[in-house]
Amino acid sequence: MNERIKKKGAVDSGTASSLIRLEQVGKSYGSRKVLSEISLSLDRGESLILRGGNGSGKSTLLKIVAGIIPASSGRIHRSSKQLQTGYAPDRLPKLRMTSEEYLIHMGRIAGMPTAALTTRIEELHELLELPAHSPSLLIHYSKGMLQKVNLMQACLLRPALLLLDEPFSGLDTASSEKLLTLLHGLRAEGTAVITALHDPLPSWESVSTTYRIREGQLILEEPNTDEASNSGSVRYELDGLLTEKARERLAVAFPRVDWTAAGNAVRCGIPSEDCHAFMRDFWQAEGIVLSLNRKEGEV
Ligand SMILES: Nc1ncnc2c1ncn2[C@@H]1O[C@H](COP(=O)(O)OP(=O)(O)OP(=O)(O)O)[C@@H](O)[C@H]1O
Repeated sequence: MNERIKKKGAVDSGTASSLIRLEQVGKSYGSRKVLSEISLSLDRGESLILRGGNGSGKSTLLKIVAGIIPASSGRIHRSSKQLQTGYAPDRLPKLRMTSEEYLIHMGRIAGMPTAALTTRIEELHELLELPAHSPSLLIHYSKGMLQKVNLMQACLLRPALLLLDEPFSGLDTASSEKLLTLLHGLRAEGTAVITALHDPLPSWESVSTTYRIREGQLILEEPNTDEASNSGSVRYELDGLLTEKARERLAVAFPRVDWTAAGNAVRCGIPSEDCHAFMRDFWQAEGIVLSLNRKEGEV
């Protein structure tokens, strides 16, 4: 196993209580080796980001973890044979069904009781701002609308393990924020999440461990390494909701953060080097992020 991987808690031999644990997993398509000796473990509520260039093997790894394709070598241990797993592939095929029909179908396959399924479908449509009872067929949906249905099917069960392949692809800014809220909520409830991502996503990175797949190996990425050298000119501006007590505690812990507060609403100017730790503590204090923006050249 790669030495850099051994240093980090989430990617090692894991523990017997891990939700899922991969040991020296490899994958070849014919004679082409795509992944080799991938070892990782994930516990409840943990989040892991997979990065890597096109064709590096991110989707392949997600499919192996989801149990959709077999590994060519190594072992996979799941905490239970019935581990509830939600998986959103990089794109949903366009089907001759409405979103409601499709989700009812998926929920029934997963064994969800009708009443719970109906409520959950309504809830997810509302959250991601799609009409729940639209008569339009999925073949007529736009890319972003289809992606929302894809995400909904993965989140139907409130899975213990959620696997998302480029989940933000095709979503507009408002929908991306809704999805982030959904992900943070699921994570807080104990769902472990693995996301394959291309674009930077500071508020999700702040609560995640990031790995890059390079030449078939999983390499740990240190947080904010790209910004370390020019962090003096990068800040994040967060608008959110936080109790006064939590704000007082965070203000002491992060003296370099600028605060503007009105009741529970806060605006925080966060130096880049504090962002990772600040966001972690903000979420732990059950703060709600309304927006988070990167600001350059504003110290
Ligand atoms: N079913 C398959 N049969 C043969 N080769 C495959 C198959 N699926 C994927 N590959 C190959 O495996 C490699 C990894 O593909 P994968 O889709 O996992 O990459 P990725 O990192 O998700 O890429 P992208 O960022 O472009 O989505 C690629 O070279 C791809 O062509």
